[in-house]
Amino acid sequence: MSKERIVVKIGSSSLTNQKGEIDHEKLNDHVDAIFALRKANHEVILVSSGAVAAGFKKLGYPSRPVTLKGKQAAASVGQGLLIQTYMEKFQAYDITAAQILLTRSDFSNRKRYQNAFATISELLDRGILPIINENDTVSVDELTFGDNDMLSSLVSGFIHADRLIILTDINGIYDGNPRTNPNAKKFYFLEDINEDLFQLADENGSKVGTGGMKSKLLAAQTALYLGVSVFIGTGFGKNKLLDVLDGKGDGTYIANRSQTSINTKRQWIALHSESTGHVYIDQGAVEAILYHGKSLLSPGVFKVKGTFEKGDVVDVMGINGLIGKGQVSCPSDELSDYIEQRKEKGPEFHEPAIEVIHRDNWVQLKN
Ligand SMILES: Nc1ncnc2c1ncn2[C@@H]1O[C@H](COP(=O)(O)OP(=O)(O)O)[C@@H](O)[C@H]1O
Ligand SMILES: N[C@@H](CCC(=O)OP(=O)(O)O)C(=O)O
Repeated sequence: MSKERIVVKIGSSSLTNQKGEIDHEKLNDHVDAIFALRKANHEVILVSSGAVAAGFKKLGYPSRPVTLKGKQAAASVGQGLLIQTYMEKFQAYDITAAQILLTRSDFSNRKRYQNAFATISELLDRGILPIINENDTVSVDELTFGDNDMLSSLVSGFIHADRLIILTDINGIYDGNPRTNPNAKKFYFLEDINEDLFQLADENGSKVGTGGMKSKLLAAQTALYLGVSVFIGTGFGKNKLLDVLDGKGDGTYIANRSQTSINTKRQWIALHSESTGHVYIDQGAVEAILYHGKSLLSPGVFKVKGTFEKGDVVDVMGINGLIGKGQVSCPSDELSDYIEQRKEKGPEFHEPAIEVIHRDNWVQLKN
């Protein structure tokens, strides 16, 4: 078996009980299985939920809190308990773990994104096991990853993982929620996540988790786009993760064979950057960048909206709407000036073309 880089995501329901405590038996089982993966020479990055679910009891809540401040307070207690437990258990296997708490703004800011990448790479190079969670105590509703399923898929693309394993309390994706529909049928293999599947999954999950199967499908869709194959399911015992690699996992395998990985810069442009303006281009330019892999040059641009500097990211609009995003090579005033002069001078305009977006800094978005 060749060495793989694997992101393992564990949901709250697979780590805690409904009373708001860590379930040590479940957690030990995951630690044993991760140890077995590492022993087989694979690299593992753990994305672990469970901070809110492990902490709420200590704050006197009878069930998972629903208010933002309640969740954030519970997470600040629970994250400490969780990481302490992981550290102790991994230490018994001589594995050093590292805690990494991320917010969405760590991804949208290019410098912080690069720093996070460098840190995780350094940890992996030194044989440390990164344990990642969202930094719940400082994340606010509008500025979160949504849930840890999405965080785990973004992390798996970001570090160019071979595979994302999402461990949950159900053994795969069914054509209905098996908790409410006993006749629901399981999918063992999927080649893609299409819109029909979303109709079959509901957002209701366990009492301690968030997002249900819908959020896992969204996460899987993103991971596939980033060139990472996905497994969603469950299992028991120290071989459960090795079994997933062996094709014997208890869950659903999702692998789009045609998908190739996307470099980190393009991932950042496509999924994390915030656009600061719009550039409107004509049909000739649309065809040049979409079908001939060309850079976008100023003669194809007929309108600019917003103010941007060199290095900012803009939305690129074709005649039928948004076609992609790119990091610009020139500021908005230079481009606007070019367009203005071209209009004024007409056939007398002979200025050389300006590069607006280099082909390496361009990503086409799905329409
Ligand atoms: N189509 C479906 N197939 C499988 N499970 C589903 C489906 N639709 C909804 N679910 C629910 O999703 C739950 C898992 O989601 P969740 O509780 O958020 O997990 P986690 O805490 O592991 O992130 C399952 O227990 C199941 O009740
Ligand atoms: N960051 C939150 C996780 C929220 C979440 O997505 O939970 P889950 O659906 O169980 O993966 C926590 O640690 O409680």
